[in-house]
Amino acid sequence: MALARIAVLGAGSWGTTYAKVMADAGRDVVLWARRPEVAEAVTRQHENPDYLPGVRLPDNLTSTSDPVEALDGAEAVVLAVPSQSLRVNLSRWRLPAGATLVSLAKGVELGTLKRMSEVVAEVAGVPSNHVAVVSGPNLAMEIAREQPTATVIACEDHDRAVDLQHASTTGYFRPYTNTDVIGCELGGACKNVIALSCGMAAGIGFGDNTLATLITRGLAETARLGMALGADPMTFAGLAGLGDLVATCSSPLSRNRTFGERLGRGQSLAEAQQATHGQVAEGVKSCSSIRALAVRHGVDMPITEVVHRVCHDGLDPREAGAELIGRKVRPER
Ligand SMILES: NC(=O)c1ccc[n+]([C@@H]2O[C@H](COP(=O)([O-])OP(=O)(O)OC[C@H]3O[C@@H](n4cnc5c(N)ncnc54)[C@H](O)[C@@H]3O)[C@@H](O)[C@H]2O)c1
Ligand SMILES: O=P(O)(O)OC[C@H](O)CO
Repeated sequence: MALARIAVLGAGSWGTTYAKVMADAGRDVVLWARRPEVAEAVTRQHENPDYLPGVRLPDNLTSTSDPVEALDGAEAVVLAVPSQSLRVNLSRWRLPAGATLVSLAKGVELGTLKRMSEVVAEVAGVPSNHVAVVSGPNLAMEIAREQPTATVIACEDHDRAVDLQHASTTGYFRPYTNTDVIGCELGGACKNVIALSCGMAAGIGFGDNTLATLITRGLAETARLGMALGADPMTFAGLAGLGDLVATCSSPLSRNRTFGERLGRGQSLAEAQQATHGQVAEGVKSCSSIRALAVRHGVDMPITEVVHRVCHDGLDPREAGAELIGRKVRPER
C-alpha cells in the first residue's frame, strides 16, 4: 500500500527530522507537538526553532497540538516520544485501525523490561506484525541538514516494512528493511548505554584505544543479550548494531555520549541532567532496564553493569574503568 498520509507524534529532534524525511519523500505529514507554539512555528514558519534551529521544513509538513487532528486519516503513525513516556502517551491516543505503527524510540521500559514495539502492540491492542521500528546511525541534526545517511526499518511483516521504506526514501536518506525487530531494537537501546561509557572515558581523558575497546566489547555484550532474546546475530554487524554504535559513541552530537562525558569530568547526575536542557539521554534510564533484562536471562553485561552503578549507585567513573580493566582475563569469545 502506498502510504500517502502520515502522522508523527512527538516534535523533538528526531520526530521533526523523520517528519521532514517523509515529507521530502512526497507524503503528507502532520506532526503532533505537545506545545501549541511549536506546532504554530512548524506550520507557519516552517521551522522547529527549539529542536532544529535553522532547518527549513517542507510545505507538505504541517503541525498541530491536537492529537485527534494529527491522527485523522493517517495510514501510518510514527511514535517519536521518549521511551519511558511512550506507554502513558499511547493510552491517551486513539490510533486509526489498520495503520502501521512505527516506533522511533530507543529504549527498554523500566519495570516491564519490554522493548518499545512490545509496549506499542500491547497498549494499542494490535498484533506484533503491525508494528515497525526505525533504528540506525541517525543523529537527527545531520539528517535534518540532508547529509547522506542509511537506516533500518524492521517489521515482522516484510510488506509493511517495504511500504515504509518507500515512504522514507529521499536523496539523502536510504532505509533498508529487516524482519529482525528484536535485534534492531536491542541494538538501538544498548548503544545508548555504551555511548555513556565512551563519554565517561573521554571525560576522564582517555583516548581512542579505550573508545574502540568499549565499542567492541559493548557490541559483544549487546549481541549476547540479543541472542538470548532470539535476535539474529548478523543484525549486530549491520546499521542498527555496529552502525549506530559507532555513530553514537563517537559523535559530539550524541546526547548520551555528551552526558557520559559530563559524568567523566566529575559532574553529578543532577548537574549533567540540568545541562542537557530537557533533551533525552535514553541510556541513563535504560541502563537499569537493560541490566535487569540481562540478569533475567543470565547474560553477562559488564559495561552496562558499571554504567548503571555510575548513574544510579554513585560509582566513580574512574573506579568503573578500573573495575572493567581489572576483570578476570578470559578468551575473547
Ligand atoms: N535525536 C536523535 O538524533 C534520535 C535519533 C534516533 C532515535 N532517537 C530516539 O527517538 C526518541 C525521541 O527522541 P528525540 O531526539 O526526538 O527527543 P527530544 O528530547 O529531542 O524530544 C522529545 C520530544 O518528546 C516530547 N516529550 C518529552 N517528554 C514527553 C512526555 N512525557 N510526553 C509527551 N511528550 C514528551 C518533547 O516535548 C519533545 O517534543 C528517543 O527514544 C531517542 O532515543 C533520537
Ligand atoms: O543523541 P543520542 O545519543 O540520543 O543518539 C541519537 C541517535 O540515536 C543516534 O543514532
